Amino acid sequence: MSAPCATPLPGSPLYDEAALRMLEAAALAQESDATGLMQRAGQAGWRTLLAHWPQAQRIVVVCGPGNNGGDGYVLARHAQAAGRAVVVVRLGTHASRTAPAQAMAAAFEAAGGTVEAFAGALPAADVVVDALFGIGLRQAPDAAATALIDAINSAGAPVLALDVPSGCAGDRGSADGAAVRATHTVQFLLPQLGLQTGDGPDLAGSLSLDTLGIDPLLADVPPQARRIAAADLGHWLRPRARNAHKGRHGRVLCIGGDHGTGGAVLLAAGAALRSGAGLVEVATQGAHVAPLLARWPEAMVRRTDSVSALAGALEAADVIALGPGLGQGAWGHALFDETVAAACAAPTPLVLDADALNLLAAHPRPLPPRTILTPHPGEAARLLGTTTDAIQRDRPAAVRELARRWNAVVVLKGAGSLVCAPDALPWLVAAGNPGMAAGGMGDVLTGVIAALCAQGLGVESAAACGALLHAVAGDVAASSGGARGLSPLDLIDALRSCANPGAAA
Ligand SMILES: NC(=O)C1=CN([C@@H]2O[C@H](COP(=O)(O)OP(=O)(O)OC[C@H]3O[C@@H](n4cnc5c(N)ncnc54)[C@H](OP(=O)(O)O)[C@@H]3O)[C@@H](O)[C@H]2O)[C@@H](O)CC1
Ligand SMILES: Nc1ncnc2c1ncn2[C@@H]1O[C@H](COP(=O)(O)OP(=O)(O)O)[C@@H](O)[C@H]1O
Ligand SMILES: [K+]
Repeated sequence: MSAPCATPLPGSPLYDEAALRMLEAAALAQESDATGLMQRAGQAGWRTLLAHWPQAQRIVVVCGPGNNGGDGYVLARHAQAAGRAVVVVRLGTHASRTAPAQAMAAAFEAAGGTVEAFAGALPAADVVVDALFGIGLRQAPDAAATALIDAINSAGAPVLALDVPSGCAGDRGSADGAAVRATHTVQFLLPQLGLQTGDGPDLAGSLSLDTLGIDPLLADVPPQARRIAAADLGHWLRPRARNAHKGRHGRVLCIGGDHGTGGAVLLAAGAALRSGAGLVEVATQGAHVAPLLARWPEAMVRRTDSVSALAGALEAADVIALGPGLGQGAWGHALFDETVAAACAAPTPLVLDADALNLLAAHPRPLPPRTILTPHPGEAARLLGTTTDAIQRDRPAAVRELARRWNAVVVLKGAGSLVCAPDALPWLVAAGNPGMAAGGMGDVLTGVIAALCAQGLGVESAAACGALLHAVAGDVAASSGGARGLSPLDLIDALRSCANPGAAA
């Protein structure tokens, strides 16, 4: 694989609440009118509503007590001026609290607008606008706000959320209590990381962004992550040299497949082959040698009933993938000890997945300098000594902490996978689909990442590009036939076309 382009970095930046507040303060300092930004936010919301639901006649705008509610009053005023039947429903327990929001509420009422305190049910609507809470939500919504969120979610109409779906933490991708499930969310000022990982995508629906005209101020705002999508694959996956030979594309050693889980290492090996590894060797239980060779005759398969049979293979490998189907029995444990020690001594890039991660959590030790960990949230919880819920509550913080704690590149899998090297900016993988929530998909990812390491990518690039390539292949595979019933083998079939971006089909 040729070296990736030096500049610019692939993808686009995503931000957290601190960045938004910083930009908001800088933008407000430039405004002569304290309601200027809010006016533009409400207008942007109205334009978005018109673009998605041009025929909507009955519009219910649910306004909260802060500036997010202020945006809602502006939208309501524009909708009413356009001749739509508009009702603002506000939290009965809270009137508008900020001066700009009070001004916008007064302007709506002065224009003849109807404002009702929530009394248990929303009026019938063609579209409900969620302007209850934005980035100012501090803890789980209280009982009154929860009842209103429940009413929005059961209104039976599409929901347009302003800035964030109320209740969802825009930089974490989770909700501590009730949260709106929007059809579409129009973000203001900056795109937020949390709407693209964990529960964020389910709560936000489709996404758009309006920067409210503050683009010149963006350069000074530090991002929280970089978002990579299918179009970014070409940054790493360059065409091969015409003079290429297999020795240049590396030798992957896949270790795993205890009795009963031989398919896992078979999938990892197939994925490595279809992602362009020069040579793939598999070390597995003797019972799995024949089926593996029947499926992938191009692989070299080593009968490894005991750890001594690994001799030679560890030294010959350019990258080692350890874990698919490994188990945590005596066999798996012995292979784990031997392989990690060999990778430390060489040092050889090491990809650890599945039971290799569980063994690592149970028997912690220093890792080789070029190690990639690929935990799903459950494995991540074991590696940090916490719960799966705690990982999912703040995936961006979890992936940074995993990378720091284990001094390794980490792929935190799941919707909106995050990839992070120690003390580096995380990558957000904007691809993948729920069809990939099926056994064996992680084994495929292990093989993909190992193959990219073998072809010369550094560990951070191999992990980021590998997680992206895997997710894009999942999307391509799901595009014919749908997500439900997707098999890891479908994904392996799709890898080759995705691993050659720009090549003629
Ligand atoms: N600043 C600007 O110029 C611009 C800002 N913009 C918009 O403002 C949004 C941010 O506005 P914000 O900071 O006012 O916070 P917001 O999300 O409306 O919520 C705070 C309110 O909710 C209340 N509350 C909090 N937690 C609660 C709970 N658990 N249960 C119940 N209530 C709770 C809280 O109450 P308090 O804490 O005061 O008691 C407070 O009243 C941002 O997302 C964007 O849409 C755009 O117009 C662009 C210009
Ligand atoms: N809802 C989803 N959206 C996007 N990707 C998903 C989703 N669910 C699972 N995946 C991806 O599928 C793979 C599943 O890996 P893992 O849980 O380790 O499966 P297994 O251990 O069965 O191989 C990961 O790469 C993960 O990111
Ligand atoms: K909102």
